[in-house]
Order: sequence, then C-alpha cells, then structure tokens
Amino acid sequence: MDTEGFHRSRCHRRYRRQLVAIIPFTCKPGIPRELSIKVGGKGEDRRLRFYRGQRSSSSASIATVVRCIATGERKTRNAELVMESAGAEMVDPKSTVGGGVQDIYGEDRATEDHLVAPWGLSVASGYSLLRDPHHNKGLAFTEKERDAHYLRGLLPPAYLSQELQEKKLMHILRQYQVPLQRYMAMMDLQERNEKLFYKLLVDNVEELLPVVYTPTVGEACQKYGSIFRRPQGLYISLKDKGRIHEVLRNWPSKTIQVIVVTDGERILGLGDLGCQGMGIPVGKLSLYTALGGLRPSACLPITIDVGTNNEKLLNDEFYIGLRQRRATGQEYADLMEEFMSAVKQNYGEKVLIQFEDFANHNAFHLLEKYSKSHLVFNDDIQGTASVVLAGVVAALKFVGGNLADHTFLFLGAGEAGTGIAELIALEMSKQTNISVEDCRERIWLVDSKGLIVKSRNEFLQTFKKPWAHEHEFVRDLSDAVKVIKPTVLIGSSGAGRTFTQEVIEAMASFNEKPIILALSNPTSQSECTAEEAYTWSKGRAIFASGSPFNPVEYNGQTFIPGQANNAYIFPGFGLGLVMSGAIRVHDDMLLAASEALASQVTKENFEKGLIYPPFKNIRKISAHIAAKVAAKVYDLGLASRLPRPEDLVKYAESCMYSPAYRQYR
Ligand SMILES: NC(=O)C1=CN([C@@H]2O[C@H](COP(=O)(O)OP(=O)(O)OC[C@H]3O[C@@H](n4cnc5c(N)ncnc54)[C@H](OP(=O)(O)O)[C@@H]3O)[C@@H](O)[C@H]2O)C=CC1
Ligand SMILES: CC(=O)C(=O)O
Ligand SMILES: [Mg+2]
Repeated sequence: MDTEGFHRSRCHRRYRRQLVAIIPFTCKPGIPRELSIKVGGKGEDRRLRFYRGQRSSSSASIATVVRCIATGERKTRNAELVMESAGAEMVDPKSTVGGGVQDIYGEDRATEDHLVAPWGLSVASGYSLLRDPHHNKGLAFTEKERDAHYLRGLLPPAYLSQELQEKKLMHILRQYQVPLQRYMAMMDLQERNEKLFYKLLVDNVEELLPVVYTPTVGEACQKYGSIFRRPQGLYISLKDKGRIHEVLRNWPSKTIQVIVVTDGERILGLGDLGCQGMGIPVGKLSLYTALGGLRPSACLPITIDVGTNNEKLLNDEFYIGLRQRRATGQEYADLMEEFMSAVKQNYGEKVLIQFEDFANHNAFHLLEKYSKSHLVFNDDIQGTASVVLAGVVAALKFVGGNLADHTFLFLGAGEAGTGIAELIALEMSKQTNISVEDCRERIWLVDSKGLIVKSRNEFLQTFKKPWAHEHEFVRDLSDAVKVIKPTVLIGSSGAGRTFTQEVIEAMASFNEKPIILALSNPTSQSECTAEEAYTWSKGRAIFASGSPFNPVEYNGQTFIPGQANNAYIFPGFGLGLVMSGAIRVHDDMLLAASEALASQVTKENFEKGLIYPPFKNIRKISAHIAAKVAAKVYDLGLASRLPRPEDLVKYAESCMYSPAYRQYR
C-alpha cells in the first residue's frame, strides 16, 4: 500500500488514535519529541513535533511514522524515517539482542543505570486491543472482528457470548470462599474487561455489592498494600504540591463528570487507613456506573495522601502511601485548595466532586467552604442523610405518624449522625411549619462522652452545638434510651455492638414497632446484628443496617433486613446533577432524592421487613431519583443544560451507560 492509500485506509485511523495514546508516555511535559520523515522521492523533509498529550496537526504523517515504527522499517517506498530524541531510536529488526526478540523499546540493550524511555509502542495489532479493558471482549469477538482487528491467532477459536462469559465468571466467583478473593477477582476483571465487570455488577447487584463495596471493600482497604497489583485511580500526595494540575493531566480521560475523593482518614468505621483508602473512591465510582449509569471514563477516583497517623501502616513494609504523620492546618488547607482549583481548571465548573470518608474535623469545613464555589457533595453527611430520611419516611407510612410525632436518638454525633439529624429537622419543619430550631428539640444525640446537652456546650465541636438541648447529662446509651424514650434509634458511631440487649429491650418496652437503624460499616462495626435486633425486640423491630445481613428466622417468621446505605442515593443523585448540568448542590435536592427513594417502597416490601426497595431494581430507582433531583435543579434555576427535557425519568434512563458489548467495525 502506498502512503496515500495508507492515509485513506481504516488502519490509518486506528494508528493515529494509537499514537495519540502513546504520546503521553513518551514526551516530558512541554518538551517536544521530534520525528523527522522524508516523504516521497522528492526528498521533502517533514518534521513532526509531538507534545505531551497533543495531537500533531499532520495526522497523515503520523500514520506513516507509526506504521514504520511498527514494522521496524527505516525506509518504505515513499518514506524515509528518522527518529530523533534520546531513548527512542529505531533498532535493527534483525537484532537478536534480548533473547532474539525484537527490542524496539531499547530496554534490553540498556545497562541497569542507563535511563530508558517507557515506550509503549504496540500499534493496534489486535494484541493491544485484548489488553485494553475498555474495548476488550475476550472470546466474544466475532469472526469478522477477529479479521478486521488483527486478532487471528491471538484468541482460541471458540466464540463465547457475553452472557456465557458472565455465567462462567459468576460460577468462578461463587467458588471463592474468602470474600477478599472475590474482591480481587472482581478488581482483576475490571482491569481486564470493563464491560464484563459492569455486566456482572448490574445483573447480580445484590450478590456483588457486598464484594466491591461494604463490607469487603473495608478489608480490602486494610490490606490494600499487600493485595496491590495494578494501580487504580489517581494518587495526589504532598509531594505533588505545586503541580497538582499536571498530575491531573496524567489521567487518560479528559471528560470527567464525577470525582470521588478521600484523604483516607475515616475509612468506613475503620479509622485512618491513609493512602489505602483508595479502595473507597474506586468502589463508590464503580457504583456510580453500575447503579447510576455514569460512564466509567467519566469517573475519576482520587486519594489525597497527606500522610497517616496509623502506626501500624507507618510500620508496614508494604504500605503504599507517604510514610509520615498527617499534615494538618495550613499545609493541609493549601493542598486541598490547590486540588480544588486544579479540578476546576481541568474539568470545568460542572464536575461533581464527592467528598468521601474524610474525618469530621475536615469534612464539615471542606463542604462549607467549597459548596460556594464548586459542585460538591459530601456523601457521608448529605447522602447518608437523604437515605436515612427516606427509610424513616417509608417506615412511617406503615407505622403511622409524621416525623414530628416521633422522637429520634442517635448514637454517634459526627458526619453521618448530625447530617441525618439536620435533614430530618429540615423535612419536619417543611411538613409542619415549625421552625427548624424547634424541630431539633425532638432529636437527641449521644457521642463518645454521652448525651449532648447544654452544659457541655463550651467544649462541643461546632457541628454538635445545635443539638445541645436543655437536659441533665446522661453518660450511657441505655440510660439515655430510658429517659428520652425514642421511637427511632440510629447508630452512626462506627462502634460495633453498642446496641446491647438492654438498649434494644428498652426500645421494645415502650414502642410497639421500634425503628432501629445500625448504620455503621463494615459489618464488624455495626451497632448490632439483624439477628440481635429481631430477637431482642421479639420480632417487633423495624431494622436496617449499613452493611447487609442475611434474612433472619424468628418465631417461624422470616425477616429480611434492609440496607440503609447511601449507595441508594449517591448514584442517582449524581446522575441528576450531571444530566441537568447543575452548578451547585442545594438541600432541597437531597430532600427530592429522599422523597423519590421513599416513594419506591411498596407495602409488599414493608411486609417483608424492608424500608428500602430491593437493590435489584436500583437502576430504575436511580433514574427516578435522578429525575426528581434534576427537576429540583431546574426549578431552583441551577441547571445549565437547557432546554429542560420533558420526561426526566426517560431522559435519565437514556443517559445511562450500558455494559453490553458493542460491535466493532
Ligand atoms: N450506612 C451508611 O450509608 C453510612 C454509614 N456510615 C458509618 O457511620 C459511622 C460513623 O461515620 P461518621 O459519622 O462519618 O464518623 P464520625 O467520626 O464523624 O462520627 C462518629 C461519632 O460517633 C461517636 N462515637 C464513636 N465511638 C463511640 C462510642 N463507643 N459510643 C458513642 N459514640 C461513639 C463519636 O464521638 P465523638 O464525637 O465524641 O468522638 C462521633 O460523634 C461509620 O462507621 C461509617 O461507616 C457513614 C456514612 C454512611
Ligand atoms: C457508606 C459510607 O459511605 C460509609 O460507611 O462511609
Ligand atoms: Mg463514606
């Protein structure tokens, strides 16, 4: 094929794409790599300059260069190629150095202290396609695709549809007895074949949610250093101060819609896991795609590493993060400020930044500060509030009474506890026209020191002060339960087994149907188990927990415990923001999401003991949540995507990513 023919061919288009992908690895930022090419017999010398992450204007010539590099040719009928720049020379294709394998990277001939360029020159021969997780289909490539994409011989002859691949993988996963093995198998799949990973997750959501999310993700984060294989997500550490913008540019996808970011200081109820908290943004974003339908390439998991105060990790030889104690004060604030500005600069106003598992001494402040300038959402404060309010409202539909007729007691007065309390007070105020301040009087919180009361005011953190009521101080939860007599008891302490038999029996002694929510994650930190809640309340508790529990048999009746987890809310909530082009988050959007979720709970669900709809319908639920949230965004004048679609549910569904394989040309 001559050069012209090559330019017109499909191969040219593929080679060109491939080179654009290669450039980021081969050029230093701002430093061009030059390739000279002599085209045709006229000896016309054309120099191509490639900058990091940029396309050359002369794509036609790129195609020729790439073909030559790929085939090892220095000369073709129409082109003579000269590569300039250290570490990127052409090699003799007949060279036997490096075990007889052609070493176009120059690595095999370099001594150990000789710097080599990390070339990744594998022109779309088909081999790279099989190793590209976004496009790989494994044995589901058709005969036609195998021909068109140079896959002949690289795959065994059999064809396996995506459905059959799914069946096979589910069978393998079910054979692993250890949850962490399932987690690792799922992460490997995500790295190998993204569409199949999401197909499994979407079709088997109830079975696989506990694998990629709580509780197993908690164990994965604790052992992240040991199980670490290929990096996922983007790591930004104190070492990157002054160049976070540049670090963000290293991420391959440029069209980001949602970022989930953590600094690893409060990973579930497991405390400070430093850089190993990365499992959380990775897991949350996989739910954004599977449950909310956001494209995987639009999702960016980030861990900000400012050190860790976890001694065990600091002394762990496999720890993957900075080996220093946490930066605080101005140093921390400066890094976060640089990060937030760089995100806006790189991805614009409308990228959603979800703060996840920050410790409360940073979380409230970051949310307050950046909600004025960015599209930010704190899942632990706001998402949890929305999901718990939905569960309570759904329960009250069947138990009776309005929010204002009930008394709430929380164990745990941090992000989750005060976030939920505030949203309940807001909704109660809207329902009754009573001021939010007065509504707060019906809500009580206990922290690690005891009941939050006025006499403690001087020493309380700011976010606890609104909950300091006039009352005598009570030290223990069980005593607080006995004097406050709550109808709803909510655990948000991160402290496992704190809802003792005495506490639950007390709840059951003055409530026909005590509502008991043990929100803390993972399972080891749950305030009580489902079995304890049902048994100690003699089958009368309405129970839900943050991490899943199996159904419980009590007195010949089967109770199915629901999962009160923000995973019900954030994927649909995020989709609603993205599809309307929201520029700010508003509390009314959280209320809208909550209402949408509560409206999905049926009498049939409730009769089984559920105050949330089953997760297996989550995509439909998310579409409803997204539609309600987007409607609120439009109503509040905070939408930038106009005109407003007529049917928002349909529109939300049409925006959702499908994990089905595509046919390739
Ligand atoms: N199900 C879900 O969707 C969600 C669940 N969670 C879970 O909730 C838990 C708490 O998260 P978050 O609010 O962000 O954490 P925070 O650290 O912000 O708050 C924890 C609160 O619990 C209190 N506390 C800790 N130990 C005890 C104890 N033994 N007795 C009484 N109170 C105690 C703390 O008291 P003090 O202030 O005195 O230190 C603090 O008020 C975590 O396990 C997390 O996994 C969080 C978000 C969503
Ligand atoms: C679910 C969640 O966000 C948490 O436990 O932190
Ligand atoms: Mg969280």
